[in-house]
Amino acid sequence: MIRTLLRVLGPKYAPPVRRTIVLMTVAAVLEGLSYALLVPVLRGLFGDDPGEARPWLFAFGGAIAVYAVVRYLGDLAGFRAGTTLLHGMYHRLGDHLAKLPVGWYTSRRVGEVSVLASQGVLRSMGVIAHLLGPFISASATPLTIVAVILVFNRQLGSAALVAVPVVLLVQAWAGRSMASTDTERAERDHESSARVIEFVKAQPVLRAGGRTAERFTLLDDSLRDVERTARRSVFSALPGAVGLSVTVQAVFTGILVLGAYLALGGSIGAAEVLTILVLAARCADPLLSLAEFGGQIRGAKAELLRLQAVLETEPLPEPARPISPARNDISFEDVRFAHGDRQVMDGVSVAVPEGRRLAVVGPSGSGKSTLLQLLARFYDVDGGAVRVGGVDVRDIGAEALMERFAIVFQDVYLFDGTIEENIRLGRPGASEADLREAASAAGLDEVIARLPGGWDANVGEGGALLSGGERQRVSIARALLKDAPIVLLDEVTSALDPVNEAVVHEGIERLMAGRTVVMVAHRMRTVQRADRVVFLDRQGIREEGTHEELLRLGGRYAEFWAVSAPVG
Ligand SMILES: Nc1ncnc2c1ncn2[C@@H]1O[C@H](COP(=O)(O)OP(=O)(O)OP(=O)(O)O)[C@@H](O)[C@H]1O
Repeated sequence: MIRTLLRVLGPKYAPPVRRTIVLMTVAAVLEGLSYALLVPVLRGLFGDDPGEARPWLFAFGGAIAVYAVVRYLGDLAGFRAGTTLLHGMYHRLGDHLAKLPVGWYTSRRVGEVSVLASQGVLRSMGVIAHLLGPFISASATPLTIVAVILVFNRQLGSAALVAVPVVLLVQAWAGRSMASTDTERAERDHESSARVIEFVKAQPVLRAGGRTAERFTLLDDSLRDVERTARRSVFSALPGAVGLSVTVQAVFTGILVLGAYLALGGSIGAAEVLTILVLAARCADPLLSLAEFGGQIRGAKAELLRLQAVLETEPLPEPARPISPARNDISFEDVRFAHGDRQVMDGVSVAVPEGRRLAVVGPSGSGKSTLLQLLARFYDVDGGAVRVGGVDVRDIGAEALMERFAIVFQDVYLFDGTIEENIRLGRPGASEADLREAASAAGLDEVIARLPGGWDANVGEGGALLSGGERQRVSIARALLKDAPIVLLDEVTSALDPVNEAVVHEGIERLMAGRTVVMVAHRMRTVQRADRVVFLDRQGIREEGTHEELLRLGGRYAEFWAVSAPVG
């Protein structure tokens, strides 16, 4: 577990973990040794002169005090190492998630990653802070006690020593029987947590579907699975837990019988027998709890492996020597791309000269959004190439590529902050004047004037406190402020009312001015602003030309507008 942890986080986290392990092991051994002092204490107390026990009592007290200090230092080191690892893991996860291709983030993954980033990270890192100490103590203290018994009485010590591998074997068997259902149980737990998030997020959809009283079947099924696996895991763990408990009790009884036999034979005093029994009893509890710790550690390890799987997901490869394109024209050359089994593009070729506008039109599912996503490298193509200024987007480098694009999507996500903070995301270092100008050009002045708090008004999570049109204006202001040479638009006005649409159109017009533009269009009015139009269907590009040319052609495009009219 620790090795996996350090492999995931890197060797620089090894020293605090090593220090914790050393301190905790020393504390556990000291605890065992301090118990050894009970032998002379009890021997003195039961002997002819109980006063002889006094110095040993002081020694016992001193040893316990030293143990307490080392244990405190060990726990503190564990807590500190746990916190450091926690930060390390959050940073590592955050950095990695920021590098993963945007296309990786399906809604299911978002649920899984949320659960992993909250419960998973805490659980796997909690091992160092909360489990390592008790685990080491439960292993090292009994071993030290066995050594102490061996020193005082070879026969009893040998009996205890023989018991060690037996207990270990039974413990391993108990652990295995619990582990058999651990993985399945953890997976079901994860799935149900992700379903709960989905259930909460899907409330509007469920209500709109009239499912207020009825429960969410997917969540119900998943919770039923959790219950089923929990029951199975209890049953599979039972023989192991009972077996371990019986073995530990049997060992204890064996030592008791042997002690009594030796005492009756006169080869050992009553004080020694009593002490050894106290010591043996002291071993029983930690040994029994070992199985429980094992389960918790296995659970944490499973979380860690899940984290490792995310961290090992390859980001899109970055070029060794990034090339910066000198121009901003765009070309798709014989592009092939599949979403899983679904071939979305097969041999798509289209070019947009610098400063020109291309509109992409087509039925739903024809791959219009995918075209934009391939351009912004949310995914890599399976064949062919997408180029900006003649350079393959794979050779430009993710950050430099994104700097070239201003993207406005239909669904706008705003962060829970002020309007100003949300616009500033476009260019964090922008001057106040540029910020105001972008906001005005996007038609935000009247929105800001209307909102209580103006510029400082909070937009709520996801921009929930703004209307769809207002959110759209913020995203246009963001794009204007970014001032990137290429603009990608995924039909931004189709869900807006006429007043909002007019304002947003005006903002979009300013955004497009003088830039290379690729826009997915659902409305005639949007298409009419393009220099060139491609009509896409599931077979690829069907028609290409200007709006008028394609209408005159009387083909699929003309047919499309005939059924879509009078929109636009
Ligand atoms: N993340 C994904 N995983 C699997 N398949 C996907 C994914 N995204 C899109 N697809 C599939 O790829 C195809 C093209 O999707 P795309 O969103 O590009 O179409 P579109 O033309 O933009 O559609 P619309 O006009 O409805 O937005 C569709 O069949 C869709 O089901």
